[in-house]
Amino acid sequence: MNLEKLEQSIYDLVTETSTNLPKDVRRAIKKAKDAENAGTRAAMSLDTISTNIHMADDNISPICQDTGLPTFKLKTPVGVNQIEIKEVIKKAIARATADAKLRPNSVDSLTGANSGDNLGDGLPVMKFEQWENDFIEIKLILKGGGCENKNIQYSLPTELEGLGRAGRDLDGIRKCVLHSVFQAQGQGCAAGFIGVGIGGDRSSGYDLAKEQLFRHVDDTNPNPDLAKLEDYIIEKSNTLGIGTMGFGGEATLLGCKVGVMNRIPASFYVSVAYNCWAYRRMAIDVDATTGEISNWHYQDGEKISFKDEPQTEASKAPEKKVVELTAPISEEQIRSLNVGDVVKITGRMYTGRDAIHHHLMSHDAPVNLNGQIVYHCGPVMAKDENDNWTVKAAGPTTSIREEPYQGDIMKKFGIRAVMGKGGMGPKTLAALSEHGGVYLNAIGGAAQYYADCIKSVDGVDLMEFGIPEAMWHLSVEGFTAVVTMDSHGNSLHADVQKSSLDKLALNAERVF
Ligand SMILES: O=C(O)C[C@H](O)C(=O)O
Ligand code: SF4
Repeated sequence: MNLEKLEQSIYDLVTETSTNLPKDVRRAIKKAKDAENAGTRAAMSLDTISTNIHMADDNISPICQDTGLPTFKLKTPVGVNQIEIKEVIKKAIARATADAKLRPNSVDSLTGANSGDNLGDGLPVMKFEQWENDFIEIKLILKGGGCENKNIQYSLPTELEGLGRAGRDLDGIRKCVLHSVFQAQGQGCAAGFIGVGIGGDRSSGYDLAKEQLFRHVDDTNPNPDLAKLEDYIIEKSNTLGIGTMGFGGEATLLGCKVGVMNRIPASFYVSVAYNCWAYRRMAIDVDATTGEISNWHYQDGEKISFKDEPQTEASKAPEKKVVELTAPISEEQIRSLNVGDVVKITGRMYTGRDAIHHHLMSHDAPVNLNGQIVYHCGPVMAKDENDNWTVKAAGPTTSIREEPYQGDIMKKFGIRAVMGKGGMGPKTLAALSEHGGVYLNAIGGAAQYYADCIKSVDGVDLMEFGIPEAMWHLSVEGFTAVVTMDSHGNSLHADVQKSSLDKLALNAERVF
């Protein structure tokens, strides 16, 4: 086989997957956008998301900065050398990372060291099967960490919040799957897609769930019971009112695919793989002799470009006031903000995520953070021809991971605003009241949209934590976010959690 050509084919697959959302996913997002009521936060978020999808395609840059844990599934003709293909995949991944099509995402679990090229023990994930065809099929999914963290596995029978007992039957499965959507709230960048695996053991159950994510959004399950379950889950999930980014709204779930396999008598697992709206999976067929791509999958139907999409009324006339914000921010200014206000930030912000929050608990900050804005973000960065850093993708990361630290760090350093996505919990909410702070929610996955608001990179600290985890000093213009937790004890996230639990509980009666 021509291995150079094969490397190029895999490089193209990686780039396409990271930058160009598949047609079926685009159509699902468009449908959600059309169904949303104009003037709501959800409609505004879907505007941003669709603009972002178009920008990523146009810039050939990552749709979301978290390009996930690259997972390849290959089927090769008998006799093809799989060891050679593995090496080629690694080369293509390293090159795509150097070209900023992927974020360097491979981290040593014990030392925290980032390998810088997306390689390392166990990465990328490559699963091979043989088949009787004479060509190679290569499927790739780039599933980000925020949605991966919202995967859940149920062991039946079990007791579920809001829904009661889930037994070992189709109705018990129904309850688990519905609950999985509820427990994700907006943290996996709703509106999402789920793959469900019924049966197997803890690992094969999750594999089956993830395999479902390669199905077409608009296919129909050949098993009539599962087809009914899939339709039911989409319909009921969209009555929970969680909505895009957990802001409330009509669209909570855009796709549900269920697979089943046998189990052993003592175990009954329902495994759910949650995928964000930035549902990046693609596949190619490759000629086993030339190494060239002979076919791209997921090409059926219309491609919604989202170019020149009419913006809904929301972005023209947001339902709440728009406040201009520039750091350093005073306590008085912060206390004047309320949940629902839209802020437009201009000036300095600092990125800080997992490693930095952990670090700041026991160290001084490398810069004066008094009155500043900390952005939970791990960007994709590249150096330009003059050796200056430029931002290639920079959406928010899930904030709840910083819950154990956030309040203490805000108080210790005088930080007035933290921005991320998915909201934070009671400990942070209490600290916001006590100290005078706000939580700002940016649109998860909108990495191109936000990168465009970043006008310069003025410095970087703690680079030893690697590119995604370093503290970047950013200068921004018109960076928009919504106040979802304020200094008066209000949290949109707590409200949505509570109201969606009430709605979930309406589905406790047997259906199947
Ligand atoms: O790691 C990131 O940048 C984001 C992550 O995918 C998340 O959703 O929290
Ligand atoms: S930030 Fe959101 S869109 Fe991006 S990978 Fe994480 S969950 Fe997905």
